[in-house]
Amino acid sequence: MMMDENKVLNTTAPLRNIYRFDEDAEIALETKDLKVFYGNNEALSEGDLQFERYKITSLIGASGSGKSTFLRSLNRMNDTVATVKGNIMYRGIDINSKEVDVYEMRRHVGMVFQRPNPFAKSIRDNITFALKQRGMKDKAQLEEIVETSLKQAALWDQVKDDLGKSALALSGGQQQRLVIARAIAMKPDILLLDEPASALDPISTSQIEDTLLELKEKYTIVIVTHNMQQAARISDYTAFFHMGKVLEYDETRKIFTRPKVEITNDYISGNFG
Ligand SMILES: Nc1ncnc2c1ncn2[C@@H]1O[C@H](COP(=O)(O)OP(=O)(O)OP(=O)(O)O)[C@@H](O)[C@H]1O
Repeated sequence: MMMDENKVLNTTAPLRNIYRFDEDAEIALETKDLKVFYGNNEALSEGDLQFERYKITSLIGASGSGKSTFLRSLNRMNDTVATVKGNIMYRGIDINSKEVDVYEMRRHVGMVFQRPNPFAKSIRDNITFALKQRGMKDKAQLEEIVETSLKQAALWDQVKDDLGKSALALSGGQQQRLVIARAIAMKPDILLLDEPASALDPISTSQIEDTLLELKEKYTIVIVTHNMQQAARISDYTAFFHMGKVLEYDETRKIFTRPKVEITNDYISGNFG
């Protein structure tokens, strides 16, 4: 059945199947029947989404709607605090299954948090720490990864002469780009970001946005944001979360110009949230 785009739909109906990717679209990550419980409280009841490769997908919605719960489940950050049911399919493997080596999986599905959390180490060591732990010893190779990761995170020019300096001496925006560089150094496929710019000033925010737009050439990006302009500026797709459900999922330009669901429209118009 064709959907009438102007019609306000029944908001309790599952809408996840409305968006149809092109047949040749590569899906980097997909959740199926995902449900998350904190004790008996079902924080996410309908969280089925597909993420297209080399695109940015924003997760938006009011506080408590389940965005972070969803995002954190994607690379098993909720394992110790919640029960996550359902499948998270990555390259044909359900990475939500018990057999999966979570640390190995996180090399492929990296996460950047809201507050920049660099290690109290030098800029260089922030990038090389995990690589060395994994047994990489070759100095030239390590230096090359430091340079490429910092370049990709648009921080290289500012820190290249100071790689031995403490990461804690960097500005908030620079620290966040260092954390992004640290995540990239592991060569992930997918980068998850939980409000990465919400603690930053407008200039740093705009630099992070530029960085993400460049990174999407090589990475699939999923970002939680409260900033509607940010979602509109940088993302290809947007998922609107409401009370633990993905209520609407579509191309970003459609979500922000012609949302199909009234509640989405209310949220992006600033009527609640
Ligand atoms: N560690 C936790 N333990 C218990 N309940 C939690 C926990 N984390 C989140 N919740 C609950 O799960 C629901 C969804 O929260 P979540 O943080 O995912 O929402 P959100 O959309 O990311 O909100 P915000 O925008 O405020 O970060 C809320 O009811 C919240 O209270």
